[in-house]
Amino acid sequence: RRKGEAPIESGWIPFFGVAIQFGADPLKFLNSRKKKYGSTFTCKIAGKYLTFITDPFSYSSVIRHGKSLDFQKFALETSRNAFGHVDFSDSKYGITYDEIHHIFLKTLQGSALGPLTQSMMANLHSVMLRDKTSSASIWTTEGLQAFVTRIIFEAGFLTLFGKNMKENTTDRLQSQQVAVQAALEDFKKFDMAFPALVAGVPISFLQGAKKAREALAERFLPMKMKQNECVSSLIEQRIKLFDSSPHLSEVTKARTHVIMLWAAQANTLPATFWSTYYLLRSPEALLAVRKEIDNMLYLTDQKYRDATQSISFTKEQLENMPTMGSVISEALRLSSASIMIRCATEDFTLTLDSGEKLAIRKGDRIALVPQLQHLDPEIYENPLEFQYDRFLDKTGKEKTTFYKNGKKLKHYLMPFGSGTSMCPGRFFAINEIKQFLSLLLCYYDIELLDRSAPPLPLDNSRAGLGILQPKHDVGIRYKLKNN
Ligand code: HEM
Repeated sequence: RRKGEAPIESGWIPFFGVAIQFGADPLKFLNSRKKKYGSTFTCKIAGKYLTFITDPFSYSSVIRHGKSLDFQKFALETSRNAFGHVDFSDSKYGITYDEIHHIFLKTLQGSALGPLTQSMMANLHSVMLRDKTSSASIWTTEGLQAFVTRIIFEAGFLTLFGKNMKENTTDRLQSQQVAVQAALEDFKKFDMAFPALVAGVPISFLQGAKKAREALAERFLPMKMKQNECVSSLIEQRIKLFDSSPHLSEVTKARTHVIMLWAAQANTLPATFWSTYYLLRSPEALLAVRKEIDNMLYLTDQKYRDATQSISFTKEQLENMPTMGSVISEALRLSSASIMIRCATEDFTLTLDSGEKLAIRKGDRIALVPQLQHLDPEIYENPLEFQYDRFLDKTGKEKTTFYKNGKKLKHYLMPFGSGTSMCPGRFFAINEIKQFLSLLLCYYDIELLDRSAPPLPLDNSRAGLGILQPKHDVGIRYKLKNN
């Protein structure tokens, strides 16, 4: 530790440092170090020195230093190890990160979001109502996580990568369902190994995950993708960009689609699960959300009585549903555990909100842990409690004013990160969850088997990587409404 640098804890195990204590319960570890050292401290974790900035008022200062604090280096290293792609930053490929990023913004936001949302709505309809004749009025019992995962994965998969329309309708729908559910099994195997891959374990040590990743890539080989129709503009434009590079093999191109599949699904699946779970547990939330959906149906002159009446909401209508938005924000607040890591590209001084100067060395890693704010009782009263209207103001609109020590916070909810690397799919993700909840409540009777059971615990094994999964699934029963 040099003059001006944060206090350092290196632990007593060579290389690993404090990785074991940190991994056992990251939040408990960080809160205890905050008490010991103050709001800024450095820990050695698995061979790397991470400086944690825990005062949310200092986040803006980190985000403002975009030039000296790079997120791409760490993200690219992680991504290469996990997805096995080439180093796109190598000039021989002729592809820049800016080009890739520009496609995200152009195809996932603004006017592109309308058609993407409509496509998701159509796919959700076809997946959720597929069994409408066979299972109408019969109660089915299943795990909620299994139910949400298979529906969102299939609808999201078809929305991004399109479908092969060559076969006749019945055969096509059936083989498509089988193929996508098989892809889901591979996705789950690969995703389970993700924490180890991010920690730097080579994929050759994780043979099951490697096989699953290659099986996913196999489905996305260019000759197979060419047969698909209704491919999203995001994937179409990425194909065009990667095709423009003369040095990329077919397999590498296919692997770029695995990256997008993972980015689009890995957080959306548990986020949709938690939103649905908390909604089903809370009678007040359910009542308020049903009222909001009924009101939107009335305003848009749509009626529904059963699964034979097709309902649909546009992007603008979904954006005008703040109660559902609040349920989703609250579910994200309780389940998000992402850590934002930035790598210093030069020596510089970071001025914290308190005025304190912090010396940063080239190569240092800075970490922001939004979960510390999400569960801070000074910001959110009874932070472990689900309150469906926490993100609604007195007029029923989205609430955006939160305080700590009487001072207004800019960064009070960050499940999608912040700054230039902020999730470009966030608007689409929120819409997907709203669409799912709307269709679920319109078309299904659904309930938790045991609503009075204590809240599900979080599985911390993915801490740092985004939305946590539940430790185990929870039983539901559901049936399609038939009158
Ligand atoms: C609730 C669901 C989602 C959550 C919580 C989430 C969260 C995140 C987070 C935390 C990051 C990293 C931000 C950072 O480092 O500052 C990220 C990046 C990203 N997300 Fe999402 N995401 C979700 C859904 C989606 C969806 C549906 C898509 C696309 C269809 C998507 C596409 C991406 C992409 C492409 C990146 C990388 C951006 C870049 O490197 O420039 N995400 N997401």
